[in-house]
Amino acid sequence: MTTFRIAPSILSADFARLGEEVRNVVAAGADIIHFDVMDNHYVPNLTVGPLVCQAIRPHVQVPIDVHLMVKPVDRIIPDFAKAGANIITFHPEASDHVDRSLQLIRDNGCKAGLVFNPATPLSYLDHVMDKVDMILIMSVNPGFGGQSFIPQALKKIAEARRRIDESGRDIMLEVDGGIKIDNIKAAAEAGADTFVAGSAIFGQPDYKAVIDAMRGQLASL
Ligand SMILES: O=C(CO)[C@H](O)[C@H](O)COP(=O)(O)O
Repeated sequence: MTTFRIAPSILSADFARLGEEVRNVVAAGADIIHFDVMDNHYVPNLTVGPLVCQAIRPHVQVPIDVHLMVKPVDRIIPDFAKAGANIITFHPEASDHVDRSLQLIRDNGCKAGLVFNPATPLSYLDHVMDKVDMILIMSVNPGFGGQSFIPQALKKIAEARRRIDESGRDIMLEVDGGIKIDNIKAAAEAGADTFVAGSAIFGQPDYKAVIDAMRGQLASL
């Protein structure tokens, strides 16, 4: 049986009350905190860095999944590991040496992952599958919360699932962008097991109601 994980993205949280927000969303049933890092260079938006990751770390016991939308990648990895990240993912086109960046994440004690934008080919996985603990399929172009799910992502999730099954390894398959109660099942049926949701959860007053409804959609799978 598949273990499904709900990973609220803090991008849509109230940053003035971030500690309380992450505590509340974990109390509501979140399995992972998804931490979006944007640098106004690789993506046209600017968010938060290791200091903020360190600040929320004592508030939650669940894994913190750091999604680096930054270029260059390597010099910030040890800082996030020290700040309490458990999983660090990056975009392969933002790294000059993908294999080295994956190894660096693992050497710093974290699980490592690659992120694929809608137009980024999965062939980046061809020679590094043994160093990947998570594959993140973007179902929007990165940079902003609240965008609509791009349906072509479903085919890519299915292809990533095929590669994971073929590898025989336990690799998390995460989807990020426009995930809502009404499309989470389609993403799961395509093969995703970990679901990032920002505006769908933090945009509603009752986080538990949304997370429960998402789990309800997955219950029959
Ligand atoms: O990485 C991201 C954007 O680059 C966000 O995590 C993502 O878009 C989640 O927000 P929403 O659920 O509102 O689409």
